[in-house]
Amino acid sequence: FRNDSSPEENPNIPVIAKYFGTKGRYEEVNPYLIRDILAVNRSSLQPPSPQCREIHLTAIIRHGTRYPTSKNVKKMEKLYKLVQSSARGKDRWLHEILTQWTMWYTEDMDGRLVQKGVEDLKHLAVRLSKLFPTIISEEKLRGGLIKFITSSKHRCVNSTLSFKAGLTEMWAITDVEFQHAVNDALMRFFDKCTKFVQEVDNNPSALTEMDKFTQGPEMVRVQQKIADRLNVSYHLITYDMVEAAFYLCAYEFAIKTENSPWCRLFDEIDGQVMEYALDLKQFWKRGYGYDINSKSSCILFHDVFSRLDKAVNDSGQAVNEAVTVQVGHAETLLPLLTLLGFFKDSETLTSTNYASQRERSFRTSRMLPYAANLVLVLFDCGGRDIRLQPLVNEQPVVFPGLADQQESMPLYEDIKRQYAELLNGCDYETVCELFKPAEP
Ligand SMILES: O=P(O)(O)O[C@H]1[C@H](OP(=O)(O)O)[C@@H](OP(=O)(O)O)[C@H](O)[C@@H](O)[C@H]1OP(=O)(O)O
Repeated sequence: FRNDSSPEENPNIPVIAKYFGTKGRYEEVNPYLIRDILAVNRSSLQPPSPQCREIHLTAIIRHGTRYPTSKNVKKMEKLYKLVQSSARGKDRWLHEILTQWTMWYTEDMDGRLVQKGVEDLKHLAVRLSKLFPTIISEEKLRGGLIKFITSSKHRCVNSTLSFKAGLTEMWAITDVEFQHAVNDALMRFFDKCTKFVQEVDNNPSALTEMDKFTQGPEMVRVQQKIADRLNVSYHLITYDMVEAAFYLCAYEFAIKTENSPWCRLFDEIDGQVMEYALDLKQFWKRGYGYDINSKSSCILFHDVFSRLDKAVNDSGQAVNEAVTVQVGHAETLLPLLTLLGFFKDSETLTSTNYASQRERSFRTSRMLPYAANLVLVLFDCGGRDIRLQPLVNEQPVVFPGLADQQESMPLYEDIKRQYAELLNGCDYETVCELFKPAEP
C-alpha cells in the first residue's frame, strides 16, 4: 500500500514538510486529503442522540495559501545572490539551484492569495457542507442565512470569495451574488489593541526567547550544516538566511507542490529546530507568552458567544443567521485559540527547553496551516439539551478544563460556566487600554 502522504513513500513531499509552521499546507495536518481533497471524517462527529439538530455554526478561518510577504522576498533574494556568488558546490542539488532554479518571487506579490489558496477555501467550503449538510445548505445560502465577514487584506477577501464560490459552484448557483462584510475591528483586532501594539507588536524585546534560540546551539548547528552544504563561510549563513532557505522550500511546496532543491539543505532534525524557532515567535507574539496576546481577542470572543446565545434563544423559531463564516489571519485565530485554552502545555516554550518540548501541544504546523479553522457547531438535542461541538481543522477538540475530557460535544451551559469569567469580563476597551487610570 503506497502511503502517498509520507515523505518516506512520496518523494514529492519534502522530509521537512510537516515542520513548516504557519507556512505549512493544510494537507499535512489532514493527510487523508492528499488522496481525496473532499474527504470528510463524519464518524467522529456523532451527536449524543439522533434527535440532535444543528442550529448554528461559526467558522473562523485563516486565508488560504499565499505568496511570501515582501519582507521575506527581500531575504530570499539576498540568499539567492549569496548562493550564486559564492557557491562552488559539487553537490548535485546545489548544482540544481544554480542551473535549474531561478528566483521568481517579487516584492509586489506581498502575501497575495495564490491559486492553491483559492482551491483551499473552495474545498473547505464543500467539506464543511458535507459535514453539516442541514445548516450549510443551498436553502440556507439562498435564504441569506449564511453570513460572511472578512479582514480587509486582499488574501482574506479573496479567500472569502473562494469559500462562497465553493458553495455556489457545488450547487450551480449563478443567478445571485452573496454579500460579505469587511470588519477589521473583529478580524484584525490586534491592530487596534493599544496595549498589545505597544507592549508586544512594537516591542523588540517581546521576542527575546525566539532571538535567544536563533542564536543558540541548536540553530548554530543548523547554520553550520547549511553553510557546509552550500560551501560558503559560516558567518554568511545567518539565521535570516536559514529562514529564507526554509521559506523557499515551504513556498515552492505549498504553492507549486514541488520538492525544490532548497528543501535538501535541511534534514529532519534541522526542520524540527526551525519549527521550534517559528513556534517561539507565535507563542510569544500571539500565544501564551503574554496575557495581552489572548485578551486582545476579547472582541471576537464576545462576538462569537453573543451569536451562540442568540441562536439558543431563537432555537425553535426562524433563525436569521444560521452560519457565520469569518476569514482572517493566523494572528486572528491564534489569540482566540489561546484565550479558549487550546493547545496549552504545562511548560512555557523558552529558548532553553527545546529538548523537553519535543512532544508539545503548541505546534503551529498542526494548529495554523493555510486555511486553518476553528468551527463551533451548536446542536439542539431537544428539551433544552443544547450542545456545542468545537473542531480545529475539521478534527473534534475538547474544551480545556471541562470535567469530562472525553466529552467532545458538551452541554452549552457547561461551556458557558467554564468561560464565565471571560464572558462576564474580557472587555476589549478595558484590556487594551495602555495605562489604567489611578484608582480614585
Ligand atoms: O513571516 P511573514 O512575513 O510571512 O509573517 C506574516 C504573517 O505570516 P505568518 O507568520 O502567520 O506565516 C502574516 O500572517 P498571515 O496569517 O496573514 O499569513 C501576517 O499577516 C504578516 O503581517 C506577517 O506577520 P509578522 O508577524 O508581521 O511577520
